[in-house]
Amino acid sequence: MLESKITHLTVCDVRFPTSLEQHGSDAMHTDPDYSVAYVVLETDSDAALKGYGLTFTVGRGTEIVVCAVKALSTLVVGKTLKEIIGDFRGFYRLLSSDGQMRWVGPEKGVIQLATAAILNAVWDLWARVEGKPLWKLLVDMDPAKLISCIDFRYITDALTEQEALGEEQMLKEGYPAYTTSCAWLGYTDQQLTQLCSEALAQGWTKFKVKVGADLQDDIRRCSLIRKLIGPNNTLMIDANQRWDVNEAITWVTKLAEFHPLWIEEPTCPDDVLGHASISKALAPLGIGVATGEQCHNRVMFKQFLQASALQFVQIDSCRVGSVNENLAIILMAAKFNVPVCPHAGGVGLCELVQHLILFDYVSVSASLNNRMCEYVDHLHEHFKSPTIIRNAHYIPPKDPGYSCEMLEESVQKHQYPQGEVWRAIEMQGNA
Ligand SMILES: C[C@H](O)[C@@H](O)[C@@H](O)[C@H](O)C(=O)O
Ligand SMILES: [Mg+2]
Repeated sequence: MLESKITHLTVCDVRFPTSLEQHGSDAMHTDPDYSVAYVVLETDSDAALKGYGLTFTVGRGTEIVVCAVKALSTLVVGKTLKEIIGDFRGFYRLLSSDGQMRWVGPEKGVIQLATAAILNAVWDLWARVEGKPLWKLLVDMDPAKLISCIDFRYITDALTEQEALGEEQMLKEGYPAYTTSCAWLGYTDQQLTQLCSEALAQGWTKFKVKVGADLQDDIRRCSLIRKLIGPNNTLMIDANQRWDVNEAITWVTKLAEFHPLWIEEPTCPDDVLGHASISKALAPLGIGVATGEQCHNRVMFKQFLQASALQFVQIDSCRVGSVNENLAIILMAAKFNVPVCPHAGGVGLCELVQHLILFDYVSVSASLNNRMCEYVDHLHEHFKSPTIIRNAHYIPPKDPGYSCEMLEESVQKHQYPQGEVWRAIEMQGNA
């Protein structure tokens, strides 16, 4: 089936009206409608083999990502899977460095999100052909083959191909998770209390709270949640880029009494040296800096690591160039001895990133020290193989592929603007 040729690429604009109930709200994204650009690769295989991929976006931005996927599709259609994986690094470069398309990146923003959606579908297709879940495909892969998927351009001063090969290791199961679903910024104290109590009863021990809009609110919310979870459970805070550098230091210092493990995205995600200053100032308080959900590419991660600007690497399955680029980031994090704690949630991000974090544990870090993967309990019901969480742990997926496939009915209903969910919302608006 490796000979199968990719005959069509379709991409849909799929949106969920999550902003109606403030799910996903934070200090900068006050009305997020969780959305995906959803890619399906069709092949000429007898078995009607397809690859499914996506990238996470928020509402109106999806339209632009869909256009970018269409613009890149000519580079994919007509290729066989064998050709692609025979030189995956070359194929990655073809997409990320196309002479005309790279101008609107390069390797960042909308074009990188589109690249991620397409490559996620290719990885899904490959894993399905092998009859394995993606994480298993990765951990079983010959290290040399794995390394041949990574584009080392711009990062050889931090990690070379030779070093990467030496960092392969071994196996385990059930990956610790933390929850963000209890404390979105737009939730009331009552909601927060109820959700947090329910989560504790389900066995959750690590909780993330949105902060950054109003200091008094943050103090009240953090104090409330710390009281609910007690002194021994873990608390993280997330400001979604709200502050300037000095403001971040002052603000977080005022929240230090609640003992957060990390402050996430304290300032502009591009400001490497700013994050380094924040890291330095907060280290004596025992608070680390976490970032990555809006980090453009491996080069940015390299600089964050080189500058000791983060203490937790938050890879994202849909922001950078898919598995290929995330392999580079995971290996660099290992070299710099910084734990990877992925960003997830959104639409499908938990489904996808669980494969990468299992790979990190089995084959790279072999450690759970200060390591955990985000879990957000929204929208899993739209996936064919949703994540399985047991006692606050991700249970390794078994179905072949990259867990990207959505239910056809969900895609139909939520297509924007013609799906029935959006037509109903429009009618209510007009009434
Ligand atoms: C708009 C989104 O919900 C973000 O707030 C979310 O990705 C968040 O930063 C997170 O860490 O989960
Ligand atoms: Mg975040």
